[in-house]
Parts: sequence; C-alpha cells; structure tokens
Amino acid sequence: MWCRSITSPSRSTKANSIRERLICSVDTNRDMKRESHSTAIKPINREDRSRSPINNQPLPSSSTSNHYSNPDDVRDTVFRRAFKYYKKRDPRPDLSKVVNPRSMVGRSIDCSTTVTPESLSSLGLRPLSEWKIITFPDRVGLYLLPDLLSQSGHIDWVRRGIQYAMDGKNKTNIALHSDKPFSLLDDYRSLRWTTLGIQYDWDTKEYPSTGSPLPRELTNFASVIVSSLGLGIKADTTIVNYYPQKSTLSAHVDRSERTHSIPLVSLSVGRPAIYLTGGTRLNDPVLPILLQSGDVLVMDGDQRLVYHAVPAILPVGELNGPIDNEKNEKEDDEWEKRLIKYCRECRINFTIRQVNP
Ligand SMILES: O=C(O)CCC(=O)C(=O)O
Ligand SMILES: [Fe+2]
Repeated sequence: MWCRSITSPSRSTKANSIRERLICSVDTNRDMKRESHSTAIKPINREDRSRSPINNQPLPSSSTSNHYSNPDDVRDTVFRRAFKYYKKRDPRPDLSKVVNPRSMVGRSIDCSTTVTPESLSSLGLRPLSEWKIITFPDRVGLYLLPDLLSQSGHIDWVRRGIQYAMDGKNKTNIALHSDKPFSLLDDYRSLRWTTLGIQYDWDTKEYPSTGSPLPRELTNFASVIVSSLGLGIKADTTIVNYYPQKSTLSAHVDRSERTHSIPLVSLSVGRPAIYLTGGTRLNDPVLPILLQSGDVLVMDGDQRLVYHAVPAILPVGELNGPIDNEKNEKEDDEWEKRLIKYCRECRINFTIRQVNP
C-alpha cells in the first residue's frame, strides 16, 4: 500500500507517528515506519508486508502482491518510473538494460586477507580466489560481489533465513499479528521480514541502544565481506526480507542506523530479483541490477544513503538463478523438500548492518 508521507523531514516524533497513521488508509508495519525517518523527500513508502490493504487483516498466505497505486501519490520521478517499468508483468519489461554482475569484469580479491578456508566454507562462501569485485566509477562505494556462495551455501542460507523466523526470539511480521508461530508449511507466503540483534522499535521508529547479539554467522559473514574490500564492520543488527514471487520493496533510504559511515552488507538467496539503485534524490539516474542467489551487494560512503528498491522478483524461467539447478542430497527429508520449494519460489535477502557507532 502506498501512502504519501507528510511527516517532518527531520526527526520523527510521536505526534508524527500518530498523524501518519491517520492519513494512511492502512496502518502500516515496518516499511512505513522505517520510511518515515529514512529520508527528507518521501513520496514513496514501502508496501505493507503484513496486512491486507482491503480489510487490514494479516495477509493470507496466498496474498503476495504489492498494491502500488495511490491516488495521492502523484509525484512522477525518475525512480518511480523505473520502479513501475520493472514491476510490470504484462507485458514483461525489456531486461536488456539490467546490469548482470556475473557477466561483468571485476577485480580480484587480495587473497592474503586473513580468512581461513574453514571459516569461508562454514559461511557457505567460495574460496577468495573465485571472488570478483565490481565497482562503478559514478557510484563510488557501491560494490557487487556476484556468485559468492558454494553449492551448499545457497540452501544453507535459505535454511538460516527460515530458522531465524521460526525460533521465536526474533520479531517477524507474522508474530506482530498472531500468536501462531510461523510455519513453513502454512504461512510461507505471508512471511515478509524478521529482525535480529538490536531490533528496530516500530513505535519509536528507532533502534534501541542494545539487543541480543547477532548470530555469529551474520557478524562473521559481514566482516569477511567488508574486510575483503578493505573496510570494517561490527555488525549488530540484521533485517531479513522475504519475497514471495509477486512482492516488491519500495524505494527507500536506510537512515535509521545511528552511524552511516559503516557499510551495509546485503546477501540474496533464492529467486533472482531486479534491484534498483538510484542517488540521494529520486530524480537521480537509476541503475537496474540483476541480483541472483549468492550475490552480495555492499553500500558504503555516499552510496550508503541512496534510494534503492526491489521492483520485481523474476518468475521461474526468466533469468533463472543458480538455485534452480541446485541438487540437495537430503531431498527425501520433508523439511529439506520444503526449503527447496521455498527457495525456488521466493527470494530471501539479508541486510547486515551496524546500528551503533
Ligand atoms: O532485498 C533487497 O535486495 C534490499 C533490501 C533492503 O533494501 C532493506 O532491507 O533495507
Ligand atoms: Fe534498504
């Protein structure tokens, strides 16, 4: 659901929060709340990933679409046009301008980086000698590291993404509206997000000062990626986004963290997606990027605070991701079968961040 935000561009207050809820026809979840203190120009808000825009009830498992149109949202921007173009399903957009990091020339990694082969493989990562880093002269601070996961790494990260939602300690969109724990069998299409570590507070629109420690694999993953770029991070929070096939993520800037000088690390698994990256203004040029299972994107420096969005999860048969060819020895196991079904139908994205300076 789209709402036009009229909140103050500066810090959000309780009054703003109440006002937002009044002017929007849907009381939104994390997306709206994060958006409200994410940027000074806010014509676009994220979809509501937990409630039906029709009756405000939690989404049934079959409901996956992002209700994009909003009569109030009349602003026509370069970003909005790109989003609408790549979101279209009939006819499908021409994907020839979408940058595919796997077919781009990149630089290799300094393999003297102090990461042991064991720790790489425990994170599902390929040896450093197989990595490449893609940068863009006009987007300094944006790094793409395609195809980093080993054969078993894809399903291992999907498994983690699902387990984080199921373990009962982390907030999920499903737990906001129901006492029923998330079930991979029943609700898998209504799962939209899980937060870990220092968990975002939806009412104050801020992160609390502390939280439970992040699972080690998340802090380690972020550290390995970021150190390969000569940067540093002490990750203390993660947002896991789950994308059933017709879902999208609207244009936003991630500003809620208390430091913006630390990179943000994003890992994608499951179905491929079109990812749009823009500038600090919605009329800046937009670059469409194909993100497939195992691709990592890092936002640092000026690129840490640019608009970005996910207008489409690509359907099966269209630029299929590596996950489609994935063989899994444990396919007899019912749970593994479901995981494989999940990652063939949906996308999971982990954004690993540092909130506290
Ligand atoms: O799914 C993605 O690739 C992007 C996720 C994102 O931008 C976010 O969680 O802030
Ligand atoms: Fe983001």
